[in-house]
Amino acid sequence: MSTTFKAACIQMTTARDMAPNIDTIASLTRQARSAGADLVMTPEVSNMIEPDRKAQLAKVRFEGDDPMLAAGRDLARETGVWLLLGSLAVKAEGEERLANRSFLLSPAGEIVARYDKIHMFDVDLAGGESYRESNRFRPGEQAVVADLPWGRLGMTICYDMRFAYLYRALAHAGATMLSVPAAFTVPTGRAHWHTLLRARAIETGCYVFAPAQTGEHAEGRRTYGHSLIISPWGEVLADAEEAVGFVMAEIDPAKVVEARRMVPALGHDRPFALPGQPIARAAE
Ligand SMILES: O=C(O)CNC(=O)[C@H](CS)NC(=O)CCC(=O)C(=O)O
Repeated sequence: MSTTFKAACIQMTTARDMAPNIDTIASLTRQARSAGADLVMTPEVSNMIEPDRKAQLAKVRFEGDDPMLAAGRDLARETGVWLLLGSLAVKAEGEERLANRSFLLSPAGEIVARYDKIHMFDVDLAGGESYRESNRFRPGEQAVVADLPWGRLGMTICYDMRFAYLYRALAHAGATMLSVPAAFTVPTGRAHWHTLLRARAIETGCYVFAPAQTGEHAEGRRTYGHSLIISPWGEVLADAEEAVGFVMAEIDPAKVVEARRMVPALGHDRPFALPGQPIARAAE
């Protein structure tokens, strides 16, 4: 009854200037489409990873002027593919800080959904790596689901994956697939990446698509790679390891129904009280 389709995750090493990054997504999207992909997804901040704040502010555009968004719309139309630009760093109206924004593009090249990353990576890692994402980016406040021909996509970005209740809320809002484009650090990737993403798939009974940045970027910043496609039962269907390229898997919406029938936990939310507090309803 349900139709299967092919989803591809592009894995890339985004450079500080946009032009080579556009070439990379164009070439890999065409390759993935030729290999049969119906939905192609790119990592977080596909358009630029620019460590220098001033340099980044000089390069970023409002979305209407962003060259990668324009190229992505042409590419979706040219190849007839659904294209998720996992995120672009873009200027935000009426704000000094940027938006870390995911765009879902239809095969007609239309922008059908946008999502601004909600959770900001403000973290000091043991190895001396330090990030203050909220200095540059304004956090979003709106959760987003978007309808694809094969089901409903819950759109998230990277560090969001650590906030399980967001994913549960998206699943309760009808999501059957979750996108988690990322630019993960190497130490946190080694320790947490596969486990967290498999957990999000298992607890929601959703497919998880996680296209990732990989390798060494400007000024020695390194990202973990391992773009993943995970089934609603928690099986890793594809892992891109560390190479630039893409991975692809066949997606069967019936597997969502099957996983949720085996373990119907998504329908078993219960209200509860914390000590000394009134009873609260976590989800409907
Ligand atoms: O900086 C940019 O240009 C765009 N933003 C990112 O790359 C963000 C913030 S630094 N990276 C993450 O959220 C990694 C999360 C992570 O690694 C974890 O949760 O362990």
